[in-house]
Amino acid sequence: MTPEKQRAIWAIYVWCRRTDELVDGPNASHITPEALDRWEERLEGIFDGKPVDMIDATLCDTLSRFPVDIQPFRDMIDGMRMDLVKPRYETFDELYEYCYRVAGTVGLMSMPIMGCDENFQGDVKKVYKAALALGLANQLTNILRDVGEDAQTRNRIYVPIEDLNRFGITEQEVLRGMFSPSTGKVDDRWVAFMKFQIERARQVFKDAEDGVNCLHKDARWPVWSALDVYRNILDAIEANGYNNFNQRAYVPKVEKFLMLPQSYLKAQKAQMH
Ligand SMILES: CC(C)=CCC/C(C)=C/CC/C(C)=C/CC/C(C)=C/COP(=O)(O)OP(=O)(O)O
Repeated sequence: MTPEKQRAIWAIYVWCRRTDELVDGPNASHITPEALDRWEERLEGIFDGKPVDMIDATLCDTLSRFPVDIQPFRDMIDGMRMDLVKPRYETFDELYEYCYRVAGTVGLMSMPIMGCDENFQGDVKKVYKAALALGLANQLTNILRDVGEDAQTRNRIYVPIEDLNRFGITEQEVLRGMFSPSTGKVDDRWVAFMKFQIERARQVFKDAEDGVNCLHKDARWPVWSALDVYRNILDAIEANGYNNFNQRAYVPKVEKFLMLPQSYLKAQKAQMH
C-alpha cells in the first residue's frame, strides 16, 4: 500500500491494540467499566480533533485523510465491555455478536483506507460484508487456537455451550482438558466437536475471499497474505491432533514467507463483480 495508507492502517492497529490491552494486558485485572467509559470519551475526543497523546494524534491524522466512521470503534469498546461481564456464550448468535464487536469491526475500520478497485461496479456493501467476515473468521480461529489458555488462565469458554452439549461435552471437561486416559490423546468427542468448529470457520473465510479482489489493487496482496496465514492456523490445529488444551497451534515464520508468492498470485486475478 502507499505510505499514507500504511500509516493509516498502523494508526488503526495501534488504537485497537491499546483497546485490547485494557482488558487483556498486564493491568487487565483492575480494569473497570468506568475505565472503558473514559476510553470511549477519549475516542470521541479523537474524532473531535482533540487527541490526548501522540498516538491519538496519528488517528486524528488518519481521520483527516480517509472517511472513517466512529461506529465500529464504539462497537469494539462495547465488545470489551461484553468480555468483562460474560464468561460464557450460549449460542453461535451470541458468539457472533462478540466476534463482530472485537474483530469484525477491524474489517469495517480498514475498508475506507484500503478502498475498492477503481473498476469495481457492484454494491460496496458486499465488500464491507467480506471485510467483516475476515475479522470474524480470524476471531473464530483465534478462539479455537486458545481454548485451553482461555479456560485455564481466565475461566473463559468462548465456543458456544449449545454446540458443546450437542457433542455431549460439559463445561467442566473443557476446563479440565479432554484427554482419553487409555491413549493420552484428545477425546474423540472433542475431535468431532473441533472438526465441526473448524469447518464453520473455514466457511467464514470463504465468505471473506469473495471480497478481496474487489479491493483496490494495492490492498489485495496484504489482505490475501493475512487471510492465508491466519487460516493456516486451522490446519495447524488439525496437525496437533486437535489438542488445543496444552498445545498452541501456529504457522512457523518460514512457512509464512513461503506462502507469500501464492497470496500474490491470488491478488493478481481480476475477480470483480
Ligand atoms: C476481506 C476484505 C474485503 C477486506 C479486509 C478487511 C480486513 C483488513 C480485515 C481484518 C480484520 C482483522 C485483522 C481482525 C482482527 C482479528 C483478530 C482475531 C486479531 C487477533 O489479534 P491477536 O489476539 O493479537 O492475535 P495473535 O494472538 O494471533 O497475535
